Amino acid sequence: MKVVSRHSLPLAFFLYRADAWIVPQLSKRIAISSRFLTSFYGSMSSELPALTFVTGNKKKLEEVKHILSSNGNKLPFDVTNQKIDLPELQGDDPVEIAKEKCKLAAEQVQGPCFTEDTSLCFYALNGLPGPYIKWFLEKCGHDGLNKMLVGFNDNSAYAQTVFAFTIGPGHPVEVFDGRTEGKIVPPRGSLDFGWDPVFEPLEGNGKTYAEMNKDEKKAISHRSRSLAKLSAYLSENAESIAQDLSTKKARSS
Ligand SMILES: O=c1nc[nH]c2c1ncn2[C@H]1C[C@H](O)[C@@H](COP(=O)(O)OP(=O)(O)OP(=O)(O)O)O1
Ligand SMILES: [Mg+2]
Repeated sequence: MKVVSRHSLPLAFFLYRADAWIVPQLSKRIAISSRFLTSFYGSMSSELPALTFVTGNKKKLEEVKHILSSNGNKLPFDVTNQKIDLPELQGDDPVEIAKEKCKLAAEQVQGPCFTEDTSLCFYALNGLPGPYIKWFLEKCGHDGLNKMLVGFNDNSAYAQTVFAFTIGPGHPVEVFDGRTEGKIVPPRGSLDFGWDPVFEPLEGNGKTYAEMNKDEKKAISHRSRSLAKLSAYLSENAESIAQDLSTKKARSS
């Protein structure tokens, strides 16, 4: 088979010359465009609207940071945190509690913010402790939570987080819920975070939340499911939110 034609030599020489000219030109172009893009995105990122996550719970904050950063933090906002212990609201509707919590946070922050409220609901008790889990855990501990189910044949439960977001005081509040089904078991694993040792999710291969590493919990947690919905909402509505914020700013100045 004839591989080298009689035109090959001039063609190779042309390609060599063309290469010698094109490559430096191209790399100049690439350098210019990457400088342009860096300054473009640089100026954009410094102008991203700030969004405050208000919580008094440092483990929640840790998980939220981990979830956002491991998703490449594609949020078109600069997320910061304020540690404010908001009053614990009463009621049995987690969505109403989450909304009220977010309104209180917005009053404190005087700007765009989000909060979350987390419940642990036992089916045998028609959803209790639910939003009251903080007090049940504090007063009764892990053993108490197990003892509450003695005499029932059903130890099934679900964990629920409701994130709530508003652009500021007096503005509507959007809510996003996420759930994980599981069961209440005698405590196993690290005692770092709330009721994690007594909650064994159905999708957890027999581990309690407290026996999982950060990524395992993130993959199935009530918090990451709810946060995924909030993130999607913020990304889809980034332009109109930024617009509302600048109108609000212009009005108040
Ligand atoms: O993934 C979790 N795994 C285990 N325990 C958890 C989790 N998430 C919240 N918890 C605990 C904290 C508190 O005892 C209660 C929720 O109450 P909740 O009012 O939402 O939290 P909080 O008062 O600690 O913080 P915040 O200032 O955001 O209201 O469940
Ligand atoms: Mg709370």
